[in-house]
Amino acid sequence: MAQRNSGGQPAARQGPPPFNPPVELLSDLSKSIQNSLNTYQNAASAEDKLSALQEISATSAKLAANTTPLPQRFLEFTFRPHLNAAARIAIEMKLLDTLPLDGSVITISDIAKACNAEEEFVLRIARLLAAYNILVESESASGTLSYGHTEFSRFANQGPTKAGIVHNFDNMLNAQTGAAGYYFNEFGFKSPEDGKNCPFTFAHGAKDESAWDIFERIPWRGRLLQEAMSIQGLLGLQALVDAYPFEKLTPNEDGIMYVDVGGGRGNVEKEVLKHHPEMKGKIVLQDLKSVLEAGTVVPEPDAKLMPYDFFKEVQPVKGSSYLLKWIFHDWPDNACLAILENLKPAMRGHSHSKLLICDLVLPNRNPSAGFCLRDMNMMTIAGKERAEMQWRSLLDQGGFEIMQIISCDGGNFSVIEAVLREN
Ligand SMILES: C[S@@+](CC[C@H](N)C(=O)[O-])C[C@H]1O[C@@H](n2cnc3c(N)ncnc32)[C@H](O)[C@@H]1O
Repeated sequence: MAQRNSGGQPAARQGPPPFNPPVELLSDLSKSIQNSLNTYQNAASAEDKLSALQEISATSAKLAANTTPLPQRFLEFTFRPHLNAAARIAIEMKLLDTLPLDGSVITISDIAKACNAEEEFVLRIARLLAAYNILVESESASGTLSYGHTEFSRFANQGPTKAGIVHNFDNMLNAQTGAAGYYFNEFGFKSPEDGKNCPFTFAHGAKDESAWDIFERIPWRGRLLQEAMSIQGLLGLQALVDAYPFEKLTPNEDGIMYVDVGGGRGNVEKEVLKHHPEMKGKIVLQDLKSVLEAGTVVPEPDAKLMPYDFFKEVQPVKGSSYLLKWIFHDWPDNACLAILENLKPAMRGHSHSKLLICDLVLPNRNPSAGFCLRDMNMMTIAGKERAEMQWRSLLDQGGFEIMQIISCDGGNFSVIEAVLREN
């Protein structure tokens, strides 16, 4: 019988409830994993294989959640951000660089010597990474601990991935932890609607500045962001360039096939030109002056570099097609509409002119944990990841009609192709 307090209400239970996950539930989850495993084994296409693996991963996560005692789950959850801190430190001390690439292990003492670090410190970082299967740990007969790479740590130690970890930790999480508990309390529990008043700007104590103004004002932060953008080269950019026929776009009267608006250092152009060298000189790469001046990964004249601010100016290249990749997810709806307003005069009267938005298109139900995390990341700077309904409503409001949505790489990249409604 439930205990009652003096007011006759059930007393709040102290401590965790009994932990007895029902065998039927665990058995159903295991069967579901086995079924997906069979699908994976017999899958005819790479896409079917990927989708079966994603099922296995999602159901295994449910199984792990349902088999981890609640206090342990709570501790791992609440301290979990320290895993990211350990990875950030490992990058700073070049710990992963000391590990043999062939997967063999080296001792703590050898890692410490190579990193100019204290052995105990190395142990504390390395064992946490091993506890999360980022490194492997082995113990010799004499009890000496050694660590080695996993496939994941080798991936995480490539230049672009390291840059992604550093940018997400130093720029995004740094702001998020400085603001999450306070910003929404002050400005309301709602999606930020002003790029100049968001958790990122709040954490920086900024007045009348967007995150992008801060990235410009503090160049090392902006550099971290631009370096992190190169991660797309490892994350399926090639699949995007295979999936969308950039080479079939109709050029404008100056021969420009598309303009990459807010294209950063030109990572997309590098990939497009690798596949379609005949497009050299027929692409315009636009971004803020400071970004282009800091260096691009495509040289001029392979792409024409053109400083451009999509809030301040009407699009100067007329009658071409316009790629906006990872732009709209950086901004709230009203800012996206302002960007579209500045595009319209360039597209009006050019029926071949296409708007190509490359962003996530969230599934309406059960988006993956990774997609939800990416959305929270965007909330930091007043942006958001949008579901198809949200894209349709935003573009309709902006006067555009969606012609098709092409998704690739398990939904990591989508191209929304739209045209201007001429009325
Ligand atoms: C998330 S990054 C995406 C870069 C690139 N499109 C890509 O996918 O690799 C956003 C880009 O928008 C640019 N940007 C921000 N504000 C801008 C503005 N007002 N006008 C033009 N570009 C801007 C940034 O400099 C940055 O390169």
